[in-house]
Amino acid sequence: MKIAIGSDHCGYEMKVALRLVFEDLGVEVTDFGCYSTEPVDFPDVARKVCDAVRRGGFQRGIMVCGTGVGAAIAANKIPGIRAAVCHDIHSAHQCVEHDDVNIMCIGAQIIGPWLAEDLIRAFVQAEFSTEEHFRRRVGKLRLLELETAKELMGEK
Ligand SMILES: O=C(CO)[C@H](O)[C@H](O)[C@H](O)COP(=O)(O)O
Repeated sequence: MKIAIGSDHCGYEMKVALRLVFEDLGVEVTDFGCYSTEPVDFPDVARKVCDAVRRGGFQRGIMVCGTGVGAAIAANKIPGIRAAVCHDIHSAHQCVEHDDVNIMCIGAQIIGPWLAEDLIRAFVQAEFSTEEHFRRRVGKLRLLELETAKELMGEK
């Protein structure tokens, strides 16, 4: 599995500390920034991480900002992206199993590195369920994107 990761300045140190988890999991990781604690704007990094996932080169992405909230808001603006803030283990795997979440967002100011490591293990190892009702609901999420875009473009 290939994972795209990113952070803003608030998440930079946690992101760097988490590199060993990815090695341990045997997943390939590409870091789309930022690369220091110099302040940046999380939507800029979220866009790079989400584009990498949306274009198909990466199966999932992980964003670390202060709370995870801004990164999740930014990510969910991008078609094809289903992002969630996860600060508990159950959500970290269920969001993939039920909702096919492809971007997990975590808050370095909210949780510690040990929980972050466990969240990443749960997220990376989870798989989208083959059960029909979960597939149907994710299909409806895609329709929400498409139909809203059409309405905004003046089509019906
Ligand atoms: O948590 C965040 C957004 O939800 C981000 O990490 C922001 O950077 C956070 O708002 C802190 O911003 P600041 O630039 O450190 O003041």
